[in-house]
Amino acid sequence: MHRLNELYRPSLSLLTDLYQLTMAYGYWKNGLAEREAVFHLFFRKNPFDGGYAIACGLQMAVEYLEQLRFDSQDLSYLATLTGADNQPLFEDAFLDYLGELHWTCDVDAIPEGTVVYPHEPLVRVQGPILQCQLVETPLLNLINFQTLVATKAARVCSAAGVFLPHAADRVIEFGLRRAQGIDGALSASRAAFIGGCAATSNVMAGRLYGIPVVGTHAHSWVMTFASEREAFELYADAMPNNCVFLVDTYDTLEGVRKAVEVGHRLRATGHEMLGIRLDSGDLAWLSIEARKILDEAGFPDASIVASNDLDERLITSLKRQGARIDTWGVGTKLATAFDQPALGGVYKLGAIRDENGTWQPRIKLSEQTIKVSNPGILQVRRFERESGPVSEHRGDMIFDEQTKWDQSHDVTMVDPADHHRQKTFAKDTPYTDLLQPVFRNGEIVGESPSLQAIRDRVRDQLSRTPMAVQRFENPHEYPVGLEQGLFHLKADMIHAARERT
Ligand SMILES: Nc1ncnc2c1ncn2[C@@H]1O[C@H](COP(=O)(O)OP(=O)(O)OP(=O)(O)O)[C@@H](O)[C@H]1O
Ligand SMILES: O=P(O)(O)OC[C@H]1O[C@H](OP(=O)(O)OP(=O)(O)O)[C@H](O)[C@@H]1O
Ligand SMILES: O=C(O)c1cccnc1
Repeated sequence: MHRLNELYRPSLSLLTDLYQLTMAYGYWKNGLAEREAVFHLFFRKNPFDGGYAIACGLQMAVEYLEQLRFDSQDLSYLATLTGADNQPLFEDAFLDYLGELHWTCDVDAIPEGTVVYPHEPLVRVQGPILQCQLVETPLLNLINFQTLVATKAARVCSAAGVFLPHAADRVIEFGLRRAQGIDGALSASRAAFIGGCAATSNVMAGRLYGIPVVGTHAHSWVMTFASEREAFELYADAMPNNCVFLVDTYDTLEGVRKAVEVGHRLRATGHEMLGIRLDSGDLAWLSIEARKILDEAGFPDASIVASNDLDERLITSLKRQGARIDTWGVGTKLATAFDQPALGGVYKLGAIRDENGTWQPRIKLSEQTIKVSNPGILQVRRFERESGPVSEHRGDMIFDEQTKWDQSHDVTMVDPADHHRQKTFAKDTPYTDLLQPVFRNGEIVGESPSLQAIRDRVRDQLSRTPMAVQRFENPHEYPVGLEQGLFHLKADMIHAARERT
């Protein structure tokens, strides 16, 4: 059973916009259902005014596509839908066709955990146009949100220094109570773990995805008892192996002293106090003072957890102020991607075969040149440069896999927003082609990576991404261009399309 289905119902096939089904019906009615097409899923702008994004959500998309079937309940529901004349929207023969339908497309995708940039196809779907079109909405639903949250998590974790060698800090995701509904929370926990968080407070996410779960206690626990001291003692008696005391219910530094007293008592029974949590007040000053109290009392290993509307900017500021926090509890701003609640990923037709079987590239025009989609069957080539122990990413070139340029020569890419900006890579520059096969004829190819492997990939990718691209303020724009031939094809197509209109 897939994890996605485990939460909901056996078939997720109705999880789409009705217009995908109206188009599917149109293709079927016109005998075009099986016409081969290629679509690309990409976004146009990095989230959070940042310089990069982290691809995320593919595994769920794979699970969704693999199970794509309309069961009898789905079909019965679709049979009830009517048009303006009160007649059924879909004729029975079409519903029979849907009942027989299963996924037969090829899918290539950039692996989860890869650093990605605007206009790069994260997912490419090739196959019968009816199927390609039907999955637009669920693919966007699954990939937009997780890519957004994984990016947010990577930013929060880099602010906390999680990706530094020998890092001691951890970020814990506390978002469930403020997340956008059940799946918003679960997807956010998964994406946050991929983006670098060490654990989640969401127990269901722990069970479904194998993410480590952690928990301290709330103010209500302290408020239940006559004194803070009694509250800590009873908690320690009940759970001697999980003692992180929330110290800010009354007077924070007094709370730390009470925690120390109970910590000594705990130690006498053979257990160690794990740490304290700060949840209000000046977190920089309080953490510095709390650290002194803990160290002087013989608890140098006790952790200082902080929470309270934290995000990457606040964490950066607290670090600059010398805060002695080592565990950052981040909820609302992470799980809701607070400062940008959606990634504007889109899914566009790149090419379609004509009656003779020849691929015809397609574009979608826009007033803004940068919004014009890229034609063809696209791949992304990431060029690298040796730089110390790792090779650094130097630039990404989007190209049409069908274009055969002379690979024994240097290759030039052109910035689609400004054709004067060009970059040439020598013919022997090392590169990786980012899109990798995921489905062939509807069958999964290769193994899906573990969540841990995806998480490791984020760390590795960020170590290869120029720091100037990763900074929060005015990040450097990472070079992404179109292979020269593709650039010219696109320019010609725009010209021809504008002539036609
Ligand atoms: N040293 C600091 N520098 C910058 N921001 C801080 C610092 N310490 C705390 N903050 C942040 O300031 C915001 C307000 O915190 P503060 O505890 O004053 O108010 P609060 O959230 O209303 O407290 P409470 O949780 O008791 O209601 C929070 O987002 C907190 O993380
Ligand atoms: O601040 P976040 O990043 O969302 O992290 C989760 C928050 O949830 C809890 O308190 P809650 O907000 O429920 O109550 P409080 O503000 O009164 O502490 C916890 O103490 C954190 O402050
Ligand atoms: O375990 C915690 O400290 C926790 C969990 C959820 C939200 N805030 C805090």
